[in-house]
Amino acid sequence: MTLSMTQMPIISLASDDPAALGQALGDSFKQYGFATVTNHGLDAGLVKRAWELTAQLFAREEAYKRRGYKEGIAGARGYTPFKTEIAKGAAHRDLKEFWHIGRTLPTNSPLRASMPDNIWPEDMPEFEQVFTQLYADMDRVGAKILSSIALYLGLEAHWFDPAIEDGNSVLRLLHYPPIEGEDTGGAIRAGAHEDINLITLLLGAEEAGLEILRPDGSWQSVSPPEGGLAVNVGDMLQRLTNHVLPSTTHRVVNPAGDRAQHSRYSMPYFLHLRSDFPIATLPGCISADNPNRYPQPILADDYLRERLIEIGLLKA
Ligand SMILES: O=C(O)CCC(=O)C(=O)O
Ligand SMILES: [Fe+2]
Repeated sequence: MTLSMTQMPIISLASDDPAALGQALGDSFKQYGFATVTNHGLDAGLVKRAWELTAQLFAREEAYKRRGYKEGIAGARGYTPFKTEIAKGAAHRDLKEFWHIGRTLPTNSPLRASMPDNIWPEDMPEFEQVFTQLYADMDRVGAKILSSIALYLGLEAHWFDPAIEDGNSVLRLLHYPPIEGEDTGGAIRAGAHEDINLITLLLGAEEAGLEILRPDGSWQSVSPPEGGLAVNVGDMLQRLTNHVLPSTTHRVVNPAGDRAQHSRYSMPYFLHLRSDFPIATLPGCISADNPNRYPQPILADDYLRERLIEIGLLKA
């Protein structure tokens, strides 16, 4: 197979033909579990400010960052220290630290029981406003992608709207520190894993390191164009579609040469279903060749909790 045949297509979200966009995204998801996307409409100035604040946050001392690490909801909101998360079944903890931002819900929302309040870093006044805006914008771009995917799956364009309304989505600011001269003992920046959520929108993947596992066992690097998004299918969408759309295993490998002296930053937006949404296999994704793998539906929140325990972010 030539290189061009294995290259992932770059898909413009600015298309005014929803069906064609759905076809292009769906084909890429079906083949790779991933799509690389441009013209997503996120404001370049806002994204630039978000990168600056992310670098400032992680440059602060450990004690400062740990004040955003709260027992009980560790892993859900605020800070998670270096070498805390571990991919399911992996031998080493990941060489990364991160900060999670969730949805700000109205005070009287019943969903607050399953969605903790945000934790904002001390004395970074712009942080809340910038990331609340980016969260809302990512939500909008994600909804557009899901609407195209709905068409691809033969569903009504707005099928996902109620399923993701006030969804338990998380914006993760990720920092992978420089590794030059470190004995990493076999650990990598992010061990091979699948995402738990519906779809992930990832900014920052143009810095090398992200790789996806191909069916033949080889690893293929993913690098969207500058400022673009890598978008991938998570386990919830894989389950909903009875594996018609696969949640592809991916990892972030350690850089070689000069890049080992540099931090890598990325920002995945893990778009989740509403906590009380029952994940039941879509009838259109069940056939004689592909019988229902999940006859028993599961609530999105129950599924999430099971999976967070597995990766060390929640206590059983
Ligand atoms: O940093 C990246 O490029 C990917 C991060 C990732 O896969 C994750 O946090 O789930
Ligand atoms: Fe991931």
